[in-house]
This record gives sequence, structure tokens and C-alpha cells, in this order.
Amino acid sequence: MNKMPSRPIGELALIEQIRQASSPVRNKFVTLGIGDDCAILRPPRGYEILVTTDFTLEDRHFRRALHPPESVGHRCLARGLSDLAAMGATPLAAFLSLALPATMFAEKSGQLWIDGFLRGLRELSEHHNVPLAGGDTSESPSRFILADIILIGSAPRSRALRRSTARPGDAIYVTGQLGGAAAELATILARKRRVPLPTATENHPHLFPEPRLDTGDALLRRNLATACIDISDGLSTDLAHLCRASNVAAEIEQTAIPIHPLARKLTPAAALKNALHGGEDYELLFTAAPTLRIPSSLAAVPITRIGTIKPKRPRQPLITLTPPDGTRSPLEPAGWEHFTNH
Ligand SMILES: Nc1ncnc2c1ncn2[C@@H]1O[C@H](COP(=O)(O)OP(=O)(O)OP(=O)(O)O)[C@@H](O)[C@H]1O
Ligand SMILES: Cc1ncc(C[n+]2csc(CCOP(=O)(O)O)c2C)c(N)n1
Ligand SMILES: [Mg+2]
Repeated sequence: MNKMPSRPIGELALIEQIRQASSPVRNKFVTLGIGDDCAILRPPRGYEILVTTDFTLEDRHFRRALHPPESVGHRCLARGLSDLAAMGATPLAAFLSLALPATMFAEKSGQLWIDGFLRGLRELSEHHNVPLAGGDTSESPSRFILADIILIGSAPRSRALRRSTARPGDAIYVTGQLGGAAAELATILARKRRVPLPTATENHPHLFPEPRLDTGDALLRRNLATACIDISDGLSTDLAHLCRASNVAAEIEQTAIPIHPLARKLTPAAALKNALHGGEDYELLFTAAPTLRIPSSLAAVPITRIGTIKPKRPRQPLITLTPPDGTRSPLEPAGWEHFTNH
């Protein structure tokens, strides 16, 4: 094993490294960042605060042996940013809780992992101008890396998009293309070695998903959406969340679903499965009034109509899928669900 503690180790040194790695990112909302018992935020006047938290856990959300650490850092932040995007919110600050196995500090590879993770996180935070304003650091009691990201955002008072406000007759839209993240993950999991860090982050829907903050912002500001959710668990599962929360049903046209090119390389059945149930695409699924003209792209992201919201009827499926032959079949939520997927 390559043992080389090349720099001071310990909790305080790690916090200092995190502080330095995140210092270039600043905005006017964070009055006090890393360093005191709490951070101090100053939300914009007339806005509400939105809060979301998401785990990134080794062997659940990534494999240390396969995923580049830059991707793990990027995805850790992207998961929270995507939840803010789904509500049309603007990020104000991020908080990172990190538990690392002590062995990582005794190995060069462990230190390189931390450097790469912080680099990936910082690059996305710079891109969206969201400072890392605090967090917590602990020694992991196991061999696993555990991270949790908290995102604080803001939206104009009473205007945040919700999943509970879709109405029968609304059209259903998705941003971007679906199934790419699951297709890329499958190729990564089939490997024996770590994926080399791609030279550009575009077109890596699993390794470097792009949270749709500008599109969510446009939906809110232009009053386009009646309801919205992000696709983290899979279209079938997240649409079911939206339908249940709104007390409506949905009809999806199979041929209308935009399939990511990485999924299109598979058999049509596998491509469709990834698009419907794969998860981690971090695209937005939203509804809009039937009379509203929705642009074909918003903030440079393509928008596709995939179906219609229907009234919920007793003993009828929550979601119906219409394949090209015109038959109709119930679409069960079969996306990611912790405790059942392994
Ligand atoms: N342990 C918990 N304690 C309190 N509330 C929770 C807990 N876990 C989840 N929730 C809440 O349940 C709701 C749904 O959580 P979930 O994590 O499924 O969010 P999501 O946005 O649908 O998925 P994702 O986390 O993939 O973005 C959210 O309001 C979340 O805050
Ligand atoms: C090693 C490894 N195995 C499987 C997956 C797939 N996966 C994990 S969690 C999740 C849904 C979103 O998570 P959450 O519900 O926690 O927000 C998906 C699709 C992965 N990313 N890495
Ligand atoms: Mg979500």
C-alpha cells in the first residue's frame, strides 16, 4: 500500500482544506461562512427559504473503485441543486457533512480522493455561484465514505413550484433526455477499474449530471408550470409521486419519451426501461395548463411533451402508458427505492 501522509492530517486540517478549496465562491447572501458555530445567511427581501438534504453514500450512490472522485463531489452537490431546481429556487448556500474512514489519511490514494472530491464539488459550486458555507466532519465508524449535502435556496414568496398542484387536463413535459444516467452507470459497474476522468463533463449524464436550475427558474418566473418534480428515482416513480401529491392520474405516450443517446445504443426495450425506471437523470418533470404554449427549449434545454394529466378514478391505474400500437397498459412505479433495490 502506498503510505505517504504528505500533509498534516486530522479534523482541523481537513476543515482547513475544505475551506480553502471552497473559498473562491462567494455571493451576497452568505454573511458568514465556514469558521464559526453557525453560518449566517441573509435571504433576499420578499423571498422564502427552501431547504433540502441528500445523502451520498459509498456503495449506494457510488463505488470508490470505479467512480472518479471529481464525479462523486459533483453529484453530491448536483443532487441538492436539482431539488432546488424542481421548485424554481435559486441556491444561496450549501453545507457538507462528511465522514471519512481514518485509513484514507494514511494513504496517498485517500488524500488524492479527498482532493478530487472537493475539486468536483467546487467546480459545480462555482458554476452555479453557490458557496459552501459550512458542514461537519467526522471519522467514519466503518470503511465507507458518507456524505450529506444540505442546500439552502430562495424563491419569491408563495411562488415556489410544488409537486401537489397539477390539474386534470394539464400537459406533462420533461426537460432533456431520459435513461442516459442508468445507461452510463451500467457501463461503469461492468468495469473492473476506475473510469478515467472525462476531459469534458458534457454528455456524462451519470458522472456529471447538470441540475436544471435555469430551466426551473424560467418555469417559475414565466409562470409556465402548474407543478414540478425532479427525476431522481426514475420517471415512473417520480411521476407517481407527483400524481399522488396532486391527487390526479397521468397518461404517458411511449413514443414521445425523449431517450438519451447513451440509452439508444441499447435494445429498444432496455432503452425504454432505463428511461422509465433508471433514475438519477436529474431532469425536471413538470405540468402546464393545456392552453399554454410551452417553448421547445427553456434556458437552452429541450422541452418535450410526453403526456396528459387525467382525473384520478377509483380502481383505475395511477399512470397509463400508451405504446405505438395504441394499446394501453398500467405503468407501475419501478424506479429506485431504497431497501428494495438490492
Ligand atoms: N429521514 C427523514 N426525516 C424527515 N423527512 C424526511 C426524511 N427522509 C425524507 N424526508 C422527506 O420526505 C420527502 C421526500 O423525500 P425524498 O428523499 O424521497 O425526496 P425526493 O426529492 O423525492 O428524492 P431525492 O432525495 O432523490 O431528491 C421530502 O420532503 C423529505 O424532506
Ligand atoms: C454503486 C451504485 N449503485 C446504484 C446506483 C443507482 N442509484 C443509487 S441511488 C439512486 C436513486 C437516487 O438516490 P436517492 O433516492 O438516494 O436520492 C440510483 C438510481 C448508483 N448511483 N451507484
Ligand atoms: Mg427531488
